[in-house]
Amino acid sequence: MHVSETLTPEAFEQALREKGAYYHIHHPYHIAMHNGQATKQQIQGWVANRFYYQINIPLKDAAIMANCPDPSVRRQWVQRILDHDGYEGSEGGIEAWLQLGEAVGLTREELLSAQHVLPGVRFAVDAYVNFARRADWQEAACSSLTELFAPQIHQSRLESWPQHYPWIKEEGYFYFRSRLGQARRDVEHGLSLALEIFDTAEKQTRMLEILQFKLDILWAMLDAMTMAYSLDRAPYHTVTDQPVWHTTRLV
Ligand SMILES: O=C(O)c1cc(C(=O)O)c2c(n1)C(=O)C(=O)c1cc(C(=O)O)[nH]c1-2
Repeated sequence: MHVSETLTPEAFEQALREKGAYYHIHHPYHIAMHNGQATKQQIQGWVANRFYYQINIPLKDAAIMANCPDPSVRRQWVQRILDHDGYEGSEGGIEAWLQLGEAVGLTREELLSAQHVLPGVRFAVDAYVNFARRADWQEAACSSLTELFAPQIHQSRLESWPQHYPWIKEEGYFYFRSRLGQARRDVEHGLSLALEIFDTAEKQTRMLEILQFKLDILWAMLDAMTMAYSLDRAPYHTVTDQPVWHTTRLV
């Protein structure tokens, strides 16, 4: 989307919110999970692959902080790392996601080893971390704004999954529940930064493009999962049914 004249903060916020039309809540893989049409293998594949996103979020946030010279921003931003990594008295989102893994029948080792992480998912997530390392901190910070749309997606899982997938253990839902409040708080901070920083048509155009880049990452992750778990076309399927792809971080 090209912004030809500088938008008021209200109109710019509206333009950012309209990007919700491309959120991964509309991806067929996500719709199938929501409607109860996903197999156990598809749910497990999603949980195992999304774990790679979860463990990279704190690296991404640390990269933003490393590039940000403003202590007042860092003081607020550091909470995101603590939310995922945990701290004394709070286990954090990564641990909660490992519990989600166990609730859907995956061992902690399976998640931690990254053995199920598909190359396409890995490349998409790595692109997010690498963008945060290289971009201006303001641009990287605001790329988290897909979280504008996240409370709705977490809420929809809490409403639909227990009905459709009674085999998922209740402890698995803690992560989604905890993100409802955390994502709202992150968005409040991210949005106030975005409305302050992107104050020309050119900057606003670029910010909308960055938000689309982030939406593309989330969409591409589900495309990779669709190939592997819905269409039975995992990488190298014409050659072998073994998961021969690389499973360690190289970039
Ligand atoms: O489950 C989801 O659909 C979903 C989406 C997103 C997102 O929109 O990037 C995040 C999360 N969850 C999430 O749990 C999370 O901690 C998170 C952090 C960020 C970010 O960009 O900093 N996005 C998201």
